[in-house]
Amino acid sequence: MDYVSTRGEAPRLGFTDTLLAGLAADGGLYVPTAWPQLSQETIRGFRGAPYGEVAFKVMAPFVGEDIAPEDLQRMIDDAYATFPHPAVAPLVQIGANHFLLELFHGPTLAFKDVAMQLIARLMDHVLAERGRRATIVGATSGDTGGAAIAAFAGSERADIFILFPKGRVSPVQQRQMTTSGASNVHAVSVDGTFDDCQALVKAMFNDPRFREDVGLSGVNSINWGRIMAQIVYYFTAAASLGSPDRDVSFTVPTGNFGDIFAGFAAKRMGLPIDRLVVATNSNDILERTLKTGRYEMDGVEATMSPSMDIQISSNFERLIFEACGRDAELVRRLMDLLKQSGAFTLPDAVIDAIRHEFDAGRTDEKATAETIRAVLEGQAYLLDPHTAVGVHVAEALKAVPPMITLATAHPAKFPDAVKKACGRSPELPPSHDGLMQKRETFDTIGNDLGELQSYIKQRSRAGNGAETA
Ligand SMILES: Cc1ncc(COP(=O)(O)O)c(C=O)c1O
Ligand SMILES: N[C@@H](CCOP(=O)(O)O)C(=O)O
Repeated sequence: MDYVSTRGEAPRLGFTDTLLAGLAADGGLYVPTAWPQLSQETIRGFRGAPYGEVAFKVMAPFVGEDIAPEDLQRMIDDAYATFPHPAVAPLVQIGANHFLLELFHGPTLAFKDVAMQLIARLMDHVLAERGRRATIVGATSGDTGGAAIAAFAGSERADIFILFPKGRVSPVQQRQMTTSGASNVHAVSVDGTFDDCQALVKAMFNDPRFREDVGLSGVNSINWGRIMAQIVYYFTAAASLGSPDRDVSFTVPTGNFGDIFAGFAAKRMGLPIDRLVVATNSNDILERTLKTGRYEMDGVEATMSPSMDIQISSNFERLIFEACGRDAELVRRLMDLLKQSGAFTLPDAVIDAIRHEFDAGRTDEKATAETIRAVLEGQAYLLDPHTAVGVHVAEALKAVPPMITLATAHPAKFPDAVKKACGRSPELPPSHDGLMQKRETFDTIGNDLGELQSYIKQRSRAGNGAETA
C-alpha cells in the first residue's frame, strides 16, 4: 500500500516510510492511495473474535508487504497485552439504544494508548531493521503526551520530546508525562496553548534541515499509523452490535479530528455506519464549520475537557481531501488561507458531501457537568468530561439508533472536574499507585521555535538519522 499527501507535492511513500515521516514534506497529511475493502462476510466474522485478530485483519492491508505478517501479529499481541481488560475496548450499555465504547483500559487511561502501544512497537521494529535512531516530537493537550511517553519510555531507538501547554493539562495528565524517569523522555511545558504546541511541531517538520539533522518523527494523529490503529475499534464495536446486518452510528468527542476520521476510514472500508457525529465542547470550531461551511478561528478557552481545547483540527484536512474528490490543489489553497487569515470557506459541494455523512453538536460547561451528574444518577456510571461531551451531544441529536459514543478517557484523569460536577471523586486504578507522590522532571520554554530546536538538538541522540548498528 502506498500513501499520498493531502497537498499533493510530497513523494508517494510505502507504509514504513509513511510511519517514520509523520507529516508529509509539503506540510500535508498522508492518506492511503485507496481504501482497502473488507467483505460483509469478513466483518460478520469479527463478532466475538479476539481484538488482536480483528486488528490484524483490519491493519494488514495498510501495512502491505512492508512488515512480515508474523511480526505484525506479534506486535499487535504485545501491544494489547498491556490492556488488562480482556476485550481491550469493551462496550457498555447506558441507554435503551445507547452504548459506550470504553477506550480507556490502557496504561494511561485514555484512547491514545490503543494506537500508541502499537506505534511504538512498529517504529522500534522499523528503526532496528534500518539500524537508525529517531527523534520523536509530539504536541499534547493532555492525553497523547502521557500515552506516547508510556509507550516509548526506555526505547533504545528513539528520544521523545513532548510539548504540553503550561497550566492547561490536569495534574494526573501532567504527572503521567513528567514522572517516567526514563532518560530518552523529555517533557516540555510550553508557555502557550495546545495549538501553539502543535504549530511548533508542524514548523519543525516543515524545516527540512532540522528534520534531517535530528531524524524527526511524529506520533500525533498527523501520523497515519495512529489513524490506522484507531480504525480497528469501530469494527469490533459495530460487529458486536450486529454489523454488517445492522447499521450503527458513532458519536465522537472531537478535537484534532483523528478519532472520528478513523471512523470515516472504517466506513470507507465497508463498515455500514449510518451517522458520524462530531461532539465538541465550547471550543466549537468544527460544529460551526459543519453548520456554516466556514472554518474560522476565534480563540481557545480552557474547559473541563482540556484535551479537546483545540482550534486547529489537523485531521480535518484529511476529510476535506476526501470530500473534494482528492483535489490536492484545493486543499493547499484552503490551508494557505487558514495560515494567512485564520479562516477558509468550503465550496458548497465539499460541505454538502461532509454533511451527507457527518452531524455535529456542542456542549457548554454546564451541560457537560449536568450530563456527568445525570448519568451517574440514572445509570450509576461515572463519565469523564470528554465522554460526557459525547453523551450529551448523542442524546440531544436523537439519531437513528443504535448509537455508540466513544468513551475516550477514564474519569480519574480529571478528578476535580468530575467531583465538582457530581460530588463523586473517581479513584485512579492500582496501576497508578504513587503517581501523585513521584518527583516530576520537565523543562519550561517559551513559545519560540528557535529555542525549542536548539533544546532538542542538544538532547537528541539521533544526529542526522544516525546509524546505530
Ligand atoms: C480524552 C480525549 N477525548 C477526545 C479527544 C479528541 O480526539 P481527537 O483529537 O482525535 O479528535 C482527545 C484528544 O485528542 C482526548 O484526549
Ligand atoms: N487531545 C490530544 C491532542 C493531540 O491529538 P492527537 O490525537 O493528534 O495526538 C491530546 O490529548 O494530546
